[in-house]
Amino acid sequence: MPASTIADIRTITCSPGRNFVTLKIVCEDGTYGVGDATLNGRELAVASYLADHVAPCLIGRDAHRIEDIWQYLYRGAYWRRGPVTMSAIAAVDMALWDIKAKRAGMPLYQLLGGAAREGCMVYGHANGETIDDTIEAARDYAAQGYRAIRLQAGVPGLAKTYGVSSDRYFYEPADADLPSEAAWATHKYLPSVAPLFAAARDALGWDVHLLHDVHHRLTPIEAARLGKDLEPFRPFWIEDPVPAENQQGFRLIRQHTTTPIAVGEVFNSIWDAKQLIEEQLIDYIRATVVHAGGITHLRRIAALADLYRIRTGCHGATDLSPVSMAAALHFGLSIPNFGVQEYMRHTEATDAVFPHAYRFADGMMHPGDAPGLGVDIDEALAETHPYRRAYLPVNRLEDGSMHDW
Ligand SMILES: O=C(O)[C@@H](O)[C@@H](O)[C@H](O)[C@H](O)CO
Ligand SMILES: [Mg+2]
Repeated sequence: MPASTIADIRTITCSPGRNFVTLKIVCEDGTYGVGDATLNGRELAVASYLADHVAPCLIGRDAHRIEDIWQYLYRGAYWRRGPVTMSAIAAVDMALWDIKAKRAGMPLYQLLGGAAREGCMVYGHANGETIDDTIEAARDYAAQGYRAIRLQAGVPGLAKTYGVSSDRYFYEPADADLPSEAAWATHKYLPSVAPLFAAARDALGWDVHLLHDVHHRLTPIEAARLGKDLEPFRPFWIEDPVPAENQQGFRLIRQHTTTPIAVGEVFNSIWDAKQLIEEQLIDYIRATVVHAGGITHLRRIAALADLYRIRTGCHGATDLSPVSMAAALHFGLSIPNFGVQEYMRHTEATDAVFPHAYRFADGMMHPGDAPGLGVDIDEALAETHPYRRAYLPVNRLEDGSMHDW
């Protein structure tokens, strides 16, 4: 039996401060690869999809046949796309690329065509209850050498809002074993953003990229209003201005504002973004290796985007494990149209479970030159952190109707 034959597939669910699902594929000769399969709030669905429906199909297959296995899992399930299916396929894909690069004795980015840049510019998350608190956090990130900083502040009149953490560096929104509920009021939020950016430009100047995550909470015309309000402050992007099921809705935003738009962290296939890209309705695509079918599929999305001068801005919150971060950096280093990589630092407990080679320096990250992805999972340590159910919050409007969080 060839050494690259898949002999064992393990799904490891652990919670070093937050839940992660990791796939480990082991070949006949003991070479193994790892893949991230974490879907925040629905982790066990992906773990079961992998253990119960994918693993039995892959034992005995050749780990080198990445594209064939991708097509086999995508077409063979009959039921296509969706975050659970595509996160499972992504984990297999990441693990197989890890194995192939290890066997080749090179870091994955070399196998993907080599480095197209010295490093991947990353952005950090400055947040605070007030504008002053947020600007103080932003100064801290600038002092650390970040060239791009996301700004998220509390909204006067709202008790809680996305992106504002009780901790300067660590943010985990999945904060309860049943969804916590928060109140949302767009008319309170909209007037609060331009003053935040005005204060940031006053404090930080113009040689730093400033970003903001709207987190799906506006209508297209409200997003157009926000984009116009922020134009004087030149944001690097506003992210997820509206829910993106209706890709056509972005035409209305585009008609009113030149503020760049980033969308896609909830996308799981090229079909979610095809119209947005082909009509140039966005400027950055945020789909990730873990939720959009792995490196194999994300390269296709990036290649389509490149035809329209659209760059990547991949999601990188703490619910994407260090395995995803490593894969994202190999991907980002190798493609021509890299834009920026989100980087939310993981806790020390998480970093201990997932030892990795990637490093931050001078506002950029590099995946390192260890063979493969350059990340591993300490299974014994992972076992000491058992899964615990945690859900993302939900938003309701002040009249009680459900809204987007
Ligand atoms: O841009 C971002 O980082 C956010 O949209 C995420 O924090 C998102 O809320 C979480 O990944 C959801 O699990
Ligand atoms: Mg986001």
